Formats: sequence, C-alpha cells, structure tokens
Amino acid sequence: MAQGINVNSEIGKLTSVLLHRPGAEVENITPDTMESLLFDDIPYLKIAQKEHDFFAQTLRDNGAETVYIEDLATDVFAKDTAVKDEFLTRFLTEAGYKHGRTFEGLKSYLESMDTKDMVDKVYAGVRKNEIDLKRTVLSDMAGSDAENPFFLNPLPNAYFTRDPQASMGKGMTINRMTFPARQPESLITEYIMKHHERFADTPIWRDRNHTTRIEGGDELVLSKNVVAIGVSQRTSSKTIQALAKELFNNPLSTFDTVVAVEIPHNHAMMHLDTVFTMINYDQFTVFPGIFSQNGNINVFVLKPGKDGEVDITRMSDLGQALKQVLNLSELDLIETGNGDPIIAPREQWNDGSNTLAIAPGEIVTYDRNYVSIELLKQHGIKVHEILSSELARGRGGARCMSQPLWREEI
Ligand SMILES: NC(=[NH2+])NCCC[C@H](N)C(=O)O
Repeated sequence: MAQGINVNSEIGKLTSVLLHRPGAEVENITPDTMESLLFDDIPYLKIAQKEHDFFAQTLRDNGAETVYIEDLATDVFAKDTAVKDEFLTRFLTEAGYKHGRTFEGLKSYLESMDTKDMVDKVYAGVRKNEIDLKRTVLSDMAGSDAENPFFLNPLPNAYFTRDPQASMGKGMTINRMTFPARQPESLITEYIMKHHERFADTPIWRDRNHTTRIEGGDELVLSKNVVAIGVSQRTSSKTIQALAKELFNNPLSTFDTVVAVEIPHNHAMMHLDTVFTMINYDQFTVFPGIFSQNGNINVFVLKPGKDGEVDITRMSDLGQALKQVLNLSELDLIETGNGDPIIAPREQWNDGSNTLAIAPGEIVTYDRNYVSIELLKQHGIKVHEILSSELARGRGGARCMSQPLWREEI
C-alpha cells in the first residue's frame, strides 16, 4: 500500500487507483429521476457490476492496486465514532435536514447499522418507507417533496470516481460539484482525506467549501508542471484562476502552467475528458466536435505573474498550445471515430474519447468504440478493451471511473 498521492502525469505507469463498485444506488434510478441524477438510462446492475469487476481486474492484471472508496470510508468511520457522527450530521444537514424528527430518525437509522452497511446505504439512498418517523407533516403529503420516495437520494454517479476529487502532483482538489445529485460525493472524499492515515499530510489545493465549481473530469495532469482544465458545464473559469493561483504560490506544488480549454457546455461533453485525453508523451484523443468550423477553440495559458497574480495568454489553436506548454515539436491528435460525422459523435457519446492511460502509449477503453480503437492501434497505441453495455449508460468511460492515486514518473 502506497502512502499518499503521486500523480505527475496522465500517462505514467498506474500503480494505485481509486474505484467505486456500482451498488444498490444504481437500482434507485427511476424514469422520473433519471435526468436529475444525470443518467440517460437505467443500467442493469448485475451486468454493470460484472463489467466493473472486469475493468478492475484489467487494472490489477496490469500492475495497479485497486482501492475502493467505500472501503476507505468504512475504515474512517469504523475507527472513530466521533468522526462518523460528525460526518452523518454534515451529510444530513447538506441534504436539508438540520434538526428535528427527520434528522434524528435518519441519523439513528444510519448509526444503527454496521459501518460498511451504513456506507453502502449512504450511496444507495434511504427510502421513506424504510423508517417510520411517526410524524405528520405536510411535506410528506403534498408538493414535490411528497413525490420523492426518498429521504436521502441515491448517489448513482459514484462509480465515476474521477470527479469528486482530483489527484494533482502530491496533492488533491476536493471538489465543489455542480449538481445536487453529486454534491454529497465529495463530502465523503473530504472525510477520507482528513481522517484516513493513508493520506496524512496530503496537501489539499482547493477544498469543496466554495461556491464556484470544479469536477475531476475537467482536471488533467499533463506533466509535473502543466495541468489542463476544462471550462465546461461543470467547471467555472473563476475556479480555474483561483486554483492556478494556489498551484503557482503553494511551495508544495510543482505546477507553473495551467491550460484552460473551453468546451461546449452540454451533457454529452460535460467534462474535458469526454472529448480529450492524453495517451502518450505526444499523443492525445480528441473529439473534432469541440472545434469551430475553422478548427479553432478557446485556449488560455495561465502562468505565474507579478505579486502572486496570474498572467493569461489567449490562444485559439489547441495543438499549438500543447506543443508550447509541453515543449513538443510534433503532436499526434487522434480524432474520435476517425472524424466521421456519424461515427465520431456516436462513439464520443459512448466515451470513445475517454481513455485511461495505464502507461505511456497504453490505454484502457470501452470495447464498443471499435472505429476509434482501430485508429488508436494504427497510431501505435496498445489498447485494453473493457466491457461497456451497462456502464456506458451513465455517460462516463474508463477515465471517469478511475481516480489515480499513484503513477510512476515518466
Ligand atoms: N469524468 C467524467 N467524464 N465523468 C462522467 C460523469 C458522468 C455522470 N453521469 C455525470 O454527469 O456527472
């Protein structure tokens, strides 16, 4: 077991990675809640779990330790009941229950469980018919609250462990998530980072106690010095500038360049890593739909300025910007679906651009995107294909489902 975090690239050999095995939360999605829970369909859980186990096995077979976030949370809460108590109070408060009978009822219900069951329940959600609060309140009988069968909503996006936090160098960002459906996920991260001995002394570049948003799918570590961050549906430009300032001024950080890439703000491309991933020193996947007709895109290069401020240079050529910040003479941008107007958007929708590099030039990706896979192979990439019928319904691929904790240096 490696202590702490070490992620100085997107491509260094992956030796430890954080996952979450999809559980009962996925079966608590309904047609009515699908949209607010950020799903496009309801996955068949049994198959989703098989697919996820196959993914995890692929990572282990290739030398990575797989660490399950639900196990880390269980360690933390089982070890210290005061921490567990504080967590439950905050979790319930953030869910809208500050005190009173519902708060007390939910808290004692969760506390009565074995810690692992409690953690599973936090992910799964709590239905109103699970506990009898012996109360008569209007909100149980009328209005939108009455329509919701849950006291605590499920967290079905938790298997996308990439997003609630992001490893960056020796540290981490713990993210303020955009949508309520995902906000509780990073509270769990906060408790793990604060209380698990594995992460003692890990610097936190930015915590979740902000009103401006950022999600891990937008945070790419291109090198020891350079991070790329998407300006997206989920990550605001304000957050990027504030994070850049922190990274440039914190003595524990090695980063001196942040590249902000503005992408379309929509559900199909909610994060930068759904349209762009790094797969080798000088090779990237890219979805051509992010460029304007003339091939341009808004790219901003942030550098340390005077008096701890940030200097910003605007560019419009992604390739040019990448060459400049990474000191490359050549660059290979490999287009999802070979740039075909039908195949590219279809394969992007099913995360064909979303690859997880496990070593330079070696990636894990969904099997269904066979046109992109063939092209990647032609460009010399070694591809490990994983099963994808059910997992893909949540709109995330191999990179979204993994949070690297340790990568070897490149
Ligand atoms: N890193 C990623 N691209 N994650 C994908 C997350 C998908 C998830 N359904 C959401 O909308 O939040």
